[in-house]
Amino acid sequence: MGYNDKWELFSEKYKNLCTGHDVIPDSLFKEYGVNRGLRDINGNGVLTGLTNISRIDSFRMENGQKEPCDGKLWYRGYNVTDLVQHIPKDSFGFEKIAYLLLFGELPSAEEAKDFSELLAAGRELPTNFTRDVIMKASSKDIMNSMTRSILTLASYDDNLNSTEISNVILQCLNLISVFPMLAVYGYHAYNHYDRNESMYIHRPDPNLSTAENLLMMLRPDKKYTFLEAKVLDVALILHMEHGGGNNSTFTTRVVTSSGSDTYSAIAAAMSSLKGPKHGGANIKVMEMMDDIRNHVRDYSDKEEISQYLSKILAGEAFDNKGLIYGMGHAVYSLSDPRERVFKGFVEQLAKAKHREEDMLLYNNIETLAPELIAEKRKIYKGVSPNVDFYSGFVYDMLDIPVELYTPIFAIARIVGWSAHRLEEIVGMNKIIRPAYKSVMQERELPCDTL
Ligand SMILES: CC(=O)SCCNC(=O)CCNC(=O)[C@H](O)C(C)(C)COP(=O)(O)OP(=O)(O)OC[C@H]1O[C@@H](n2cnc3c(N)ncnc32)[C@H](O)[C@@H]1OP(=O)(O)O
Ligand SMILES: O=C([O-])CC(=O)C(=O)O
Repeated sequence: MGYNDKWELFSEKYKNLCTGHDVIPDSLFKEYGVNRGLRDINGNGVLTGLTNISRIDSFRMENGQKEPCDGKLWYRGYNVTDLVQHIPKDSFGFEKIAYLLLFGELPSAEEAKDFSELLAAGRELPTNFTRDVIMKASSKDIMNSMTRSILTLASYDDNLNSTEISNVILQCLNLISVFPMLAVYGYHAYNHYDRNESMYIHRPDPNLSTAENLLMMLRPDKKYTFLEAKVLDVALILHMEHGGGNNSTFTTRVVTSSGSDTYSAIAAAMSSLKGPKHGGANIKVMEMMDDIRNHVRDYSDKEEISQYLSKILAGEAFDNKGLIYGMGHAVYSLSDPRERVFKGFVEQLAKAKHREEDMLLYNNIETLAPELIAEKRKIYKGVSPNVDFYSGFVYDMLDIPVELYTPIFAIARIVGWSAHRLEEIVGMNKIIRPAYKSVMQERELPCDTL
């Protein structure tokens, strides 16, 4: 028997021992009033902090009762839908909204110019970093490749462990600047070494916005249209921030509260974001849509689509997990405002790229899936498409490879993580340390067994 077979046999055998000891009956959660996933029976998160950075509305009070309502998202007091609509049609907003989230105020024209120039100047990696770090042990998993790069960048920082606010601002701005390079170059390395394709490394252009640089560095001919960059800019703005409780931001706050450094906090957040129930959902949506296309013949046949979605929900199709990806949210009830804003741009892009057939399929799933999920699951607050239902479709229309979908989320969300790291350091000064009720039984130590 080979070494690998032995490992497999061992893990198979011990799987049962693990599950035997690690399953805790539902009744004990009830008995001790423990909220699984830090959420109550209605899905509301346990209150664990206060924040000034953003707010999510998903319910409103009506005659003393909490009623589900259309979702609203606020960045530093401004409605995100308004922010997106007020960005001049001929320019980009990511940099200005990053300034708003980090420092709490919208920048003046001069501050916005200075800030964009600062980010542009920061788009530089240490000498030979691309060759010595990014290209070594390339991976299809660009989130992992980026995380490795982030942790390696720490070795180049003489002030690594200082949590002095000005130092943390510097570290965060530097990471925000280089994230697009870590992602795109990580993809090029994978594309070359693992897929045998040509490799090209384009340097960022200081005169371009984050969204434009991303597309320019990704494409062999460096070309993109204004509409493509504009839609990507909107996608970035919509993914930048989502309160303190989302899994990756909470991770940032937990790691920050222990006094750890910026690179470690951001690397931990990356590890959280890639999960398929969080930022990794955008990849899952695309894989699921490909699977649906392979099994549904007529995209206008609601009955046929419904039947296949029911199979996915029953765990009998796609990845057998029983989830329709891109649907549902821990906080939103009737709608996710980001999905609504995004949809307008998606429709424009689908027309420009002649993808109306696909748009029809998305539209039908968007209506059918919430009804089916509500029928099959215990949903207390309603279920609706989330921001990532359309993001993969948009990135596909922009010819962005699927491996970069979650990294694009990270390129945006690092701004929110940074704002929360700063808020945690400035205002909290207390290590986050919740309690676990132990249900372990004490045992007599048998003689002569150790
Ligand atoms: C940027 C983002 O992170 S947005 C979220 C991206 N994630 C996805 O799209 C993955 C698919 N969606 C999901 O897995 C979930 O909706 C989550 C993880 C986002 C939220 O989950 P929860 O907070 O548990 O949602 P909620 O309390 O409304 O769920 C109630 C029940 O409906 C189920 N449910 C919720 N969404 C879905 C879905 N899309 N497909 C199938 N079942 C679902 C839940 O699993 C839960 O069932 P359970 O009690 O048997 O476990
Ligand atoms: O808030 C959440 O739990 C998930 C989410 O939508 C986000 O992080 O953008």
